[in-house]
Amino acid sequence: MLRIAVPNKGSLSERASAMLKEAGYRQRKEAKELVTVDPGNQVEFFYLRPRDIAVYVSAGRLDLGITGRDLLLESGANAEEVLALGFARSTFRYAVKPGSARGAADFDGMTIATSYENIVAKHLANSGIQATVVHLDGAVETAVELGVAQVVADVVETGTSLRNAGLEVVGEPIMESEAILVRRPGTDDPRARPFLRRLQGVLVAGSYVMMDYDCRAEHLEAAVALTPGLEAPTVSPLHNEGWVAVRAMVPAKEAQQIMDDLYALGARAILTTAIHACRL
Ligand SMILES: Nc1ncnc2c1ncn2[C@@H]1O[C@H](COP(=O)(O)OP(=O)(O)OP(=O)(O)O)[C@@H](O)[C@H]1O
Ligand SMILES: O=P(O)(O)OC[C@H]1O[C@H](OP(=O)(O)OP(=O)(O)O)[C@H](O)[C@@H]1O
Ligand SMILES: [Mg+2]
Repeated sequence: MLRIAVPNKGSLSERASAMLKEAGYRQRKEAKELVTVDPGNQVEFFYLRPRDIAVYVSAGRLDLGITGRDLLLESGANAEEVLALGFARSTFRYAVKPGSARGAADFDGMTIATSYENIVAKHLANSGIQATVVHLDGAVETAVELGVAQVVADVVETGTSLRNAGLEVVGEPIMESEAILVRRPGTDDPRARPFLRRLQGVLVAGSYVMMDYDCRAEHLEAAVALTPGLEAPTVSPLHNEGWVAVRAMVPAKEAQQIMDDLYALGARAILTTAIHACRL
């Protein structure tokens, strides 16, 4: 049976389980369950702390795991990213009281509070900066107000937590993160392939829509240039002489603009429909 680690709490947990459900896997019914077996799909899900997941996977105890790219780097575990999952996107950044530093180059001699001390230590070493790193478990933004540090290094999504703490980001982002699927480097277990294809299917279903329209045959090439599809669009004759029906997948974000452009070309009956699931 394939053994997969899923975050048991925090920002990754709900979205990870929702994605797995969408991919047709059984998920735990209540938050206290530590393990769930999905016998139909021959998969066993282990609910673990997101920070520990790369460690379990690198130790070979579990085949795959969902974690954050930043957590993988922080763990130092020997695991590799197989697939970016597109949720829990964030940047990892330094922040200070406005005016107290312009960037990492000013941090010499300062104290930096963070829950990601390995990422910060590495970044400081690479930048040749001598600063002290203090580990805090969470709510690190408050460390400056309470005098534990002059700088924080933390996950930033909307920036609300920093604003509420009266801090501003300085310097370039240290890294960009999102939820990822990890495995032991170089392993390509055939039992894991259907799982990977299902998750890829969920990602594609969420980011593409199906577009159908009718257009005059003489406009077909221009219309196909707007909707090339993933391989090529399906073109079928219409009962009306000189007209064709076209069907292609298009990126959901661009759908409205493409519909306007097709309309301007003379296409009509332009429809988009959601894709519920797919295998490419
Ligand atoms: N506000 C956020 N937006 C997007 N991703 C986030 C956010 N906060 C944390 N993350 C991501 O979640 C992962 C950290 O998960 P973890 O459960 O350890 O911490 P958490 O979400 O802060 O939860 P908790 O504070 O309950 O420990 C990291 O990959 C991090 O980038
Ligand atoms: O930029 P924002 O949208 O405000 O999101 C970023 C905040 O979210 C997370 O905190 P969380 O709520 O998990 O609390 P924590 O600091 O205790 O981990 C993270 O650690 C930041 O503090
Ligand atoms: Mg947190």
